[in-house]
Amino acid sequence: MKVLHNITAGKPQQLLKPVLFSFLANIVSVLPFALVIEAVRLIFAPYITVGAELQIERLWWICAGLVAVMVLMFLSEIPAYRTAYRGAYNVAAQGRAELAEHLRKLPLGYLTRRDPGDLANMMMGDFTLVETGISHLLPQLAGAFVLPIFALAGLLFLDWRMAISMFVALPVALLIMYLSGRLRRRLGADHMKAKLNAANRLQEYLNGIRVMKAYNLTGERFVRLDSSFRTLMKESVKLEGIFGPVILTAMALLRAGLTLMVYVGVHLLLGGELGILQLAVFLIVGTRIYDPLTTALANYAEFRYNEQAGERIVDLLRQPVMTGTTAPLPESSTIRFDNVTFGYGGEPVLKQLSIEMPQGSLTAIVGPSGSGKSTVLRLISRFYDPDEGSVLLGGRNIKDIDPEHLLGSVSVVFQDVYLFQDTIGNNIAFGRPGASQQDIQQAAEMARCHDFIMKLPLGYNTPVGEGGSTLSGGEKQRISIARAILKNAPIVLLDEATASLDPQNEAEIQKGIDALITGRTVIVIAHRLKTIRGADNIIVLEDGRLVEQGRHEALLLRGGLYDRLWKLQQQSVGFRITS
Ligand SMILES: Nc1ncnc2c1ncn2[C@@H]1O[C@H](COP(=O)(O)OP(=O)(O)OP(=O)(O)O)[C@@H](O)[C@H]1O
Repeated sequence: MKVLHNITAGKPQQLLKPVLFSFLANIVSVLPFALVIEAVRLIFAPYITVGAELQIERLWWICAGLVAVMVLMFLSEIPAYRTAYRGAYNVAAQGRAELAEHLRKLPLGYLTRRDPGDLANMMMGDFTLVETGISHLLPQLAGAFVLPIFALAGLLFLDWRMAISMFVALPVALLIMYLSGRLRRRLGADHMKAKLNAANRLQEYLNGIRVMKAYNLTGERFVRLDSSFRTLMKESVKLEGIFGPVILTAMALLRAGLTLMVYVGVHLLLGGELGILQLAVFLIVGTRIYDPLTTALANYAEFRYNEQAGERIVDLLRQPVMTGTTAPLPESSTIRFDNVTFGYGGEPVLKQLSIEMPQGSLTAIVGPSGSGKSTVLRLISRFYDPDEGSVLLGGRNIKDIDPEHLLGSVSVVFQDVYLFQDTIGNNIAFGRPGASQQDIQQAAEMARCHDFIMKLPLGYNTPVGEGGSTLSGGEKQRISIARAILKNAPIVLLDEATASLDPQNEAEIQKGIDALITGRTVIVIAHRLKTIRGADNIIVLEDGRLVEQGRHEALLLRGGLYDRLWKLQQQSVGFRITS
């Protein structure tokens, strides 16, 4: 049962129809044998029974019957084929959507721990293996035994010695098939690992190609990619090299039954214990009976290999998602960290942090690189849950709030803006699905991006490359601000761009940000301290701890870390090329 659960990526009920129809189609395929045997009996009759005549009319009826059976076989294959493919594509389509939904709800930490190509490969490659399992392997496997079972039952009546010699090797072949399935699974695990690793290295190579070109590197990354391809090749050779002979042995053993049956048949015939007609029947059945069984042998092994892909999907679907209530959020959007300790699986990055960001105020978070500023924003967005302590929104622990419901009230403007491969208009509308063109334009005007959008060939309908590759950094920033303005959420989290923008871009972005934050609870990570001189409260972090907080002037007077950072920034007015 577990195997069926895995091969269908957790939906074994989808197998019912394909297997049932394949079974029925295979039952229909037994009929030609019965008719051919009857035809042989009629043809042999005049030679065996003295005075018997060839019954031509009956023979014609059998021919007509064979034609009818062919049509019936064709008709019975249609639903078998249709249900198998529909079932398979349904499982894959639903499964992929379900998995994508599940991934969205998993803690971000789980996703960042996995190799980037891994999940994409699972979505496409693993589901394709599941599809093949449902559309081909299992229905064929189930149908493969129909003809042999019917034949064995019929032939036992005809002559049990012949029937047994025909199938004598079957139990051994089945045992080999079972063991080869286990072997295939074990070898297949290494092969699949190598395949995934190669996919990941390829993804890494493609992602890094720009850097490699820039630094004229051909080296290390390519060596890793090349070595992953070689490992995959070795695993493939190992898999087929060990597995091939096992399957061939099982097939040879099965077919040896035919030789044994002919030997026994001739003996019995010479001894007068078997009629020529019976021998002919056994020979007819014997030449056809092993084909479905040898197909089943190969299919079963492949089935066990593909099952692992389903198992990986099922395992991922079992990963606990972040849950919480979708009850209305508290009126107040004051955010409070209460003794929060958090690490990304290793050393704590935030240490017993207690801070408050009151509703309607602008709180700036500053501190040296790596002090935990972005982590604070990630915990407010509930990308992660704290290890200790709690993050409260309007007095309610956000651990109890459904993450998507919570994010409905939060607009986030990241430093590295991601734009989807879609039109500019749709990229802005992402902030509020279903927004009207007028709303989109209004948000774009407030974010100061309307003018540059109108200069593009198709205006708001201009397509953007994946990740926003066709726009400048400043333009992408402004689009993401427009997106946040359109969302109109009461809480705004802002990770200020570190990259130096030209003065005009900077002024435009500042105006956009002003439009975004007015009247909201704003938490901003400030890399350039001059931009947060007017903040209601400045939280200074160092090594994940709160070291000081207050307004700009007060912090300067204290002469602590903030003052040092401020002085440092005053000295470094920008990069300079000195020679
Ligand atoms: N996904 C992650 N997995 C593991 N460690 C992480 C992860 N993200 C951040 N860290 C680590 O956590 C620490 C705090 O990171 P964080 O991004 O919060 O710092 P920051 O103050 O925002 O830094 P910066 O100013 O350079 O952006 C750093 O040491 C960083 O290496």
